[in-house]
Amino acid sequence: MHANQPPAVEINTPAKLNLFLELLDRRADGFHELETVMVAINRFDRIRVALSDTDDVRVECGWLPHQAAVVERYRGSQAVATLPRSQDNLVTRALEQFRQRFSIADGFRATIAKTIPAGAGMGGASSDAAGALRAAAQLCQIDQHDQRLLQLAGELGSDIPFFFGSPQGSMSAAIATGRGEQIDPVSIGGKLHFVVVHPPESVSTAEVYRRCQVPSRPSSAAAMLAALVGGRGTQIASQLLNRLSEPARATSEWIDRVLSAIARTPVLGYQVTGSGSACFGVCPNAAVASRIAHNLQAAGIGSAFAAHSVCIASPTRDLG
Ligand SMILES: C[C@](O)(CO)[C@H](O)COP(=O)(O)OP(=O)(O)OC[C@H]1O[C@@H](n2ccc(N)nc2=O)[C@H](O)[C@@H]1O
Ligand SMILES: Nc1ncnc2c1ncn2[C@@H]1O[C@H](COP(=O)(O)OP(=O)(O)OP(=O)(O)O)[C@@H](O)[C@H]1O
Repeated sequence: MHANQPPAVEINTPAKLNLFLELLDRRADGFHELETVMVAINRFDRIRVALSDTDDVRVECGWLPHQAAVVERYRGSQAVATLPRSQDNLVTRALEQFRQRFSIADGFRATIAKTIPAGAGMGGASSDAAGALRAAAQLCQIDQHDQRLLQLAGELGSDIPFFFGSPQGSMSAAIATGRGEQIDPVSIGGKLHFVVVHPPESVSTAEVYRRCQVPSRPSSAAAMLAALVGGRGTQIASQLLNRLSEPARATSEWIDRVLSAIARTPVLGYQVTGSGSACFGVCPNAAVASRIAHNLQAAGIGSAFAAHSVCIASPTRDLG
């Protein structure tokens, strides 16, 4: 470490796609019991967390140049979620709660360079918060998989525990139950390829859940889990399901435009991710994914990119 530089840790925080999402029940606290299969993909924010000798938390958050250009292009059209100021950032809340829960006297400074579209159903804020907690734990010599840390993560947001990965080693996909905070890693038979399209309108997760309906006979994720073990794109595509699709489509007209455009491409199957507004198609390989992304990008329905499944990696100690 350089002299006078406070210790710091950096981590690439991935986005997620929901391959399967079924609603099981509406709870008395307003949340929904669900069963969802999530996969981490190679679209990353980068977060750097440093200890500070002041007793507060400050977070800077900005788009990396490529995503800044996308946001700028659509500014003033519909609401593309603006990035929150320090005090409203989920990372600020996560680090403040971490200090309280673990009685940490030092403060934290965090910088987030974002590429994951906000309000897209890709878990950007959750992944940033998980990255912040994991980085803070490493800085304070607390085990990444300490139950108190995972408990805090689940309290802060339903999607956050997924982005901790597995204590048993590399994890790229998991089945999440409860309100999404109970995670069981699942095996996948090979790298999965996708095309992802994010329209120029963000969607509020709370609003989509307000409009959703719990089916009287929920579908099971078992067939999706079996398809993932097999690793064949066609089988995985045939098991896609998202019970939040309908309320998401009712919330943003852009979603139907995006789904229609993806339907005209040779994807194996497609759907909305999470509460939207981003949608994805399952592709047979990387070359097809990038050709379809190129064509969809030209269609004027938002930002399209190719992606593949990735393992959720450990934080790395920064030496400078
Ligand atoms: C749509 C998904 O992204 C799918 O992975 C998640 O279920 C949403 O997870 P999240 O963004 O971490 O959501 P939270 O921050 O916990 O909750 C946001 C809002 O979504 C609703 N919500 C969320 C999760 C859940 N199982 N049931 C709910 O009804 C609640 O109204 C809540 O106020
Ligand atoms: N670090 C952050 N990055 C992005 N958005 C943040 C962050 N912290 C708080 N927010 C707020 O959270 C809202 C939604 O964030 P996010 O991008 O995670 O949505 P999402 O992808 O729909 O999430 P999910 O799939 O978990 O429901 C945004 O409107 C934004 O104002």
